[in-house]
Amino acid sequence: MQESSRMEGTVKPKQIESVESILEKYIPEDELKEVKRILFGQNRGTSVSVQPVNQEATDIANANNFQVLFSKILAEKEQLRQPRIVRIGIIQNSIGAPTNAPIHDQYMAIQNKIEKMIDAAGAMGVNVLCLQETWHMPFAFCTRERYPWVEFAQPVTGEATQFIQRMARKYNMVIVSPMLERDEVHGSTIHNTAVVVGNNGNIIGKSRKNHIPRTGDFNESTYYMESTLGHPVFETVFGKIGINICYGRHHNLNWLAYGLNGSEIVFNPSATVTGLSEPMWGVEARNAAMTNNYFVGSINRVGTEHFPNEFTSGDGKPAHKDFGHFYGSSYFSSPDNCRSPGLSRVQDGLNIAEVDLNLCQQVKDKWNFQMTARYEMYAKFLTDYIDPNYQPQIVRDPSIKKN
Ligand SMILES: NC(=O)NCCC(=O)O
Repeated sequence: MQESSRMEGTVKPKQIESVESILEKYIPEDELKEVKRILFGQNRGTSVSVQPVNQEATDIANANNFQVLFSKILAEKEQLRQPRIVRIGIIQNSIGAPTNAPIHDQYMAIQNKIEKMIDAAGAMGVNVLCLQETWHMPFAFCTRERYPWVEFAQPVTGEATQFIQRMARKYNMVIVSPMLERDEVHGSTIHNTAVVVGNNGNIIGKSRKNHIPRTGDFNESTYYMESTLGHPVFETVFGKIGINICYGRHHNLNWLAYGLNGSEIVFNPSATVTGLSEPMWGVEARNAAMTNNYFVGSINRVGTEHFPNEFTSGDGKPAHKDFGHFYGSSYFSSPDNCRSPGLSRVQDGLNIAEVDLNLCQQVKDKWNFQMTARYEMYAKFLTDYIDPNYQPQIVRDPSIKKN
């Protein structure tokens, strides 16, 4: 019988560590190889496996209780181009202090743990790193309360970015910092933003969340509006980067636009919970990586966040004080349709993939999706469709009786 714990009258299943750990525990080795090939794909004929993590990063991780994974996804050698090897890192973290602690204490508790994780990334020679969605705060938007949560918002040049700039300089690392932004120039409005900090500690620019969820406890439209910044792709010394923030991963045209603007790596910093999206988590980003021929780093926060006041989901069910479990499982998808091992569902972690960016073009040349895409046909379709008088193109079987 499954182990479970009884909480407030409901039986909650024990959280499993990861799908991979269950497969590895129960499937015999020879069959496991085939299962992994089919489920996770292969890079140049072999499954993407975990590589050794160096001593320095291991020591930092052990001392601070987080996981580090490292894997490699490489490309074929070309005659005219040198390999473009880049180490990409993604970080998932739980909050560091209770949600009723003073705001700045909560912020510092998270910053302190992130600092150690970036130190480990630095020790592993990570070139490009992305943190989770609004990494510097609990994901309090479920409450629909304004205060104290909006006090976590900071200008792009605020304390969180200054910390990231210091770390970027220290490790010669490009760091993407998804944060709750207060735009002081435009009426002190709040935005769900990702700031891109260059390897010299310079702010290259910012991107904002294009699609705001209106589902379950994700009531973020109370706090901020959809981005009007388009689909910027940031050209850095370590490749071209786009950021598709969380719920944007359910929108194929969003992924497409980051691809058409030339992304080689798209990060999907997220906050999502078990009951809502877990079966989709391993599918959507991989599909985007395959069809748009870029690498995707999918990042989800981890743990359960409890809030002081009860809130409802507007579905007739009892009010509650937490969202449910943020299941972590951050991983990389590759343009050649394989994926990396994922981080734990229950622990903070740093996932690193060493990739050859040449793979993006090599897969484009193999599959020719860009050549066969028929963009003009779909541009016309969408133009027609958004006309209020649009008639859907349905050919009805005349033998179907009315009613
Ligand atoms: N943060 C956010 O957009 N969450 C929405 C939930 C989901 O898309 O799985």
